Amino acid sequence: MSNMLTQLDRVLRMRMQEADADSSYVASLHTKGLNKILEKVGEESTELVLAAKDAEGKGADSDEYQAMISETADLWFHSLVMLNHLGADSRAVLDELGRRFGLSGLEEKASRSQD
Ligand SMILES: N=c1c2ncn([C@@H]3O[C@H](COP(=O)(O)OP(=O)(O)OP(=O)(O)O)[C@@H](O)[C@H]3O)c2ncn1[C@@H]1O[C@H](COP(=O)(O)O)[C@@H](O)[C@H]1O
Repeated sequence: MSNMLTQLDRVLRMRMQEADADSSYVASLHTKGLNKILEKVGEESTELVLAAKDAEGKGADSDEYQAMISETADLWFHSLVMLNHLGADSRAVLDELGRRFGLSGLEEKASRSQD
């Protein structure tokens, strides 16, 4: 998975730096600016929530399950464009998940409340 994200990072960075908004969707988002990118992230988040509700209790071979996967991909993709726009990429997020790996969310929360 991280290999696909790394490849996508590379393509998205090239589109941001070199592509024309008329021929590249990614370049068109950067040209429109952060507010447009955030609008897409918000839109895709809402679509994912609705798709996930529809997918509840349905099998992996259902249309609803596939729609949930597709909406998740849309959200990940637009989140990567947002990260790129702000000078970050998937590596930073994967590093953060790696840092958290094995640390219980409940233990982490308890350690914060003792501060
Ligand atoms: N993974 C994606 C990807 N996922 C979704 N999308 C596009 O995201 C757009 C917005 O999705 P929506 O569901 O909101 O579609 P819409 O109804 O047309 O929405 P509006 O933008 O018109 O509001 C669609 O045009 C999708 O095709 C993507 N566009 C590009 N990529 C990747 O980015 C690379 C570079 O793309 P270009 O910059 O277009 O060359 C591609 O090779 C892909 O690897």
